Amino acid sequence: MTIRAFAFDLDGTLVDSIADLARAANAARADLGLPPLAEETVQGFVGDGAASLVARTLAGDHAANWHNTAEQQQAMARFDVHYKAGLTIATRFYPEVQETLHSLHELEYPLAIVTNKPERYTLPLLRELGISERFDVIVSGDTLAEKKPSPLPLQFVLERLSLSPEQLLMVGDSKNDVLAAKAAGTPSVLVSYGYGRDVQEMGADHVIRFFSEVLEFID
Ligand SMILES: O=C(O)COP(=O)(O)O
Ligand SMILES: [Mg+2]
Repeated sequence: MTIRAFAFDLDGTLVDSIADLARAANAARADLGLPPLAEETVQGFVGDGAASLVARTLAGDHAANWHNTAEQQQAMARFDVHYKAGLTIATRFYPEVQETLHSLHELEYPLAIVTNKPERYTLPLLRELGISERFDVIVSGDTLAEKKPSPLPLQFVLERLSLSPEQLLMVGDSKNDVLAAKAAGTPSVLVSYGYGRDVQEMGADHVIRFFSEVLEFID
């Protein structure tokens, strides 16, 4: 089946946002009297949305869950202030992303973003990077009732673009991207440069090393 549109994950796929996420996470920890975590540690906490990131950051533990405790709410409030103040201080597109999105746009492929990042960060971040207009549909972690690995965000994109699942290619960097694609019935590609570890083991249809390789999936 021919690919007619693309859905892209944001963090770890289109942009390297880890320096700004880690700075905000550590600033929130500092506000609560906690010592900083290594950037690499925070990187391992990204992928399940902001509430998970804050719960894990506060505990310094990937196994921590969001329970909406007073301390977690306080940490979220501090993270929110710090992250909103610097969404794009160090956040940059990965190599070849802008050129490739431009090429796909010129070829008139509809483009979507399906991210677990909440709207309050996703939308201003895309605006600050000057790329909001490139996307026909943007689904953030809190746009719908469920986020990845639920199929709901991809189903929403399929409906908006009037496509069947085989016509939409999900491009991401982590397990949630592959699980969401499989649940929605869309093919999936993982980039190997993002935040996911062991991407070869995640069950994607393809793994690519450079973003421009997505062009190989069109006719
Ligand atoms: O904010 C997150 O947890 C991850 O965002 P992503 O879905 O764009 O990788
Ligand atoms: Mg990602």
